[in-house]
Amino acid sequence: MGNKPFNAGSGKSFTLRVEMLNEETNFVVIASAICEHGGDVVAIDMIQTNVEKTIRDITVTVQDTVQIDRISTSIKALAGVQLLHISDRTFLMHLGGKIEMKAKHPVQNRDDLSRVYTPDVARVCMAIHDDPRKAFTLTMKRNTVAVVSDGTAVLGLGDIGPYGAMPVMEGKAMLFKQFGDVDAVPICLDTQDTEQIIQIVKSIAPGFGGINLEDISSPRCFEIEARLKEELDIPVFHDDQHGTAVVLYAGLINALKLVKKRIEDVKIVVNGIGAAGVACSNILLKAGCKNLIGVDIDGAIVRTNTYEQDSWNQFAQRTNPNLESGSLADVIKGADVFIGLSRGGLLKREHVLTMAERPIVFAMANPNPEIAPEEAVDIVAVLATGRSDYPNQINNLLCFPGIFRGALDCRASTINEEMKLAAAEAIAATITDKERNSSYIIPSVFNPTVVENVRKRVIEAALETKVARRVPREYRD
Ligand SMILES: NC(=O)c1ccc[n+]([C@@H]2O[C@H](COP(=O)([O-])OP(=O)(O)OC[C@H]3O[C@@H](n4cnc5c(N)ncnc54)[C@H](O)[C@@H]3O)[C@@H](O)[C@H]2O)c1
Ligand SMILES: O=C(O)C[C@H](O)C(=O)O
Ligand SMILES: [Mg+2]
Repeated sequence: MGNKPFNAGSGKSFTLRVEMLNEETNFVVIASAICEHGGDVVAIDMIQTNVEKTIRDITVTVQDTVQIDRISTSIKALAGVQLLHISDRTFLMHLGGKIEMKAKHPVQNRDDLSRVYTPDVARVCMAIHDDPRKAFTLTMKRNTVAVVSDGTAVLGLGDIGPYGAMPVMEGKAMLFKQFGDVDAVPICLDTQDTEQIIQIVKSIAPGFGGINLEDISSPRCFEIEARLKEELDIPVFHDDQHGTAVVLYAGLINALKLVKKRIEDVKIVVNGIGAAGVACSNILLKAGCKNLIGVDIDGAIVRTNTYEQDSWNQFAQRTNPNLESGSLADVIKGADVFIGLSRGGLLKREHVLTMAERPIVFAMANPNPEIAPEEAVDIVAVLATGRSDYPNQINNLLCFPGIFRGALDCRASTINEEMKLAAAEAIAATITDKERNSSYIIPSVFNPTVVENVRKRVIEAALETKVARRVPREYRD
């Protein structure tokens, strides 16, 4: 990436409704006040005008919300100008929620009513009762996934509870639909009890073709997923673990090609051995990494210690062959790859300076990465974050729509390791040798071929491993 300018974040967008007395002031005065405090005017809409006054909506982007406070104070102080209100466009997009349910057929008369509802619906109910597999053809189960969270590990914000988690789960449902044409229902549970969560998900499963667990903190997420996988006959996929692992591995395949290093030879430090950290480490070990060191809140995880969290004891057995101990600052020395799945701001520029030559930094904590790209871009070979407003977005969005699309299309009973590896390879292969560069190691989520490539590879892997319960038409002889 060298010294090339790094594309800064896209900023936050606000719309200011401003009334101006035409005789006393003009638009240039307002535009200057905005620019002076670092705002960019991106749109101007005339709302109302007459000889006396003009009302305009001025849409402004800023990098930091402090700037909008300064802009508003400065506009309020101008003679002949009134700031009528400010709307935050992100909040506007959330008004009343982001998704809704839609009927597939209108119900216009008694005849329609008797078919979609009682009495005729009873025949459909009995057909399913006689053969439960028909739930896949005669109900929304075929195309519907539950996005289930308890709000305990929402992005990198931590335990913000089920109400706070809802905008993320609605967002996931929105993206499932847009990218994979999967109908997804956000379900936020007001309990953190492992057993209760398992029982609730089992109880709602009849209506769903898959369960996407989201933002459930570790170590509870491991047991919840393992038990549900065992006890349900539909795919159960903890997105923060496996979706992240799939996309991370895809990105690393391409980043390592760029720096001409092999996964077998590199030292990888993973910061944050929670849900995502464990799963990402597992996929990298499976892919051949021999020297992977995990770091969590008390420093490097090493098998000479015993941990309260059993997931860390198991992790320690598979990692850190040279028994390196100490803090992140200690073990990052000489590392070729840093993977952050912890919290914002934990990686410092001084740490990166001690890494091996041509280091790769994947700072994937959301919404704030372990290191701000601006702080490290000039000293790394490849830098990626989980965010959509920087290049190289390593985000599970590249995986979950396609992997579930494939799983639903072949009615898979589970999403197994082979299907995950196939998904990772499909994502990595979307970028050709010619296209690959330090700002392009992973395709955009808007790349129209990604979901289809992932879907196909996932179906093929499901058919090969015999977990598909339906052969999609395109695969029938
Ligand atoms: N980019 C992506 O696609 C993606 C996907 C999943 C998770 N994430 C991000 O990864 C982070 C972790 O998510 P998760 O679901 O695994 O949560 P989690 O709660 O299961 O794990 C977080 C881990 O970070 C550890 N941690 C906290 N402070 C630390 C510190 N100072 N040093 C080292 N470790 C520390 C915690 O102890 C915990 O083990 C979040 O920021 C989340 O947004 C990103
Ligand atoms: O939600 C995201 O953007 C990615 C991921 O699932 C996370 O928890 O951070
Ligand atoms: Mg998540």
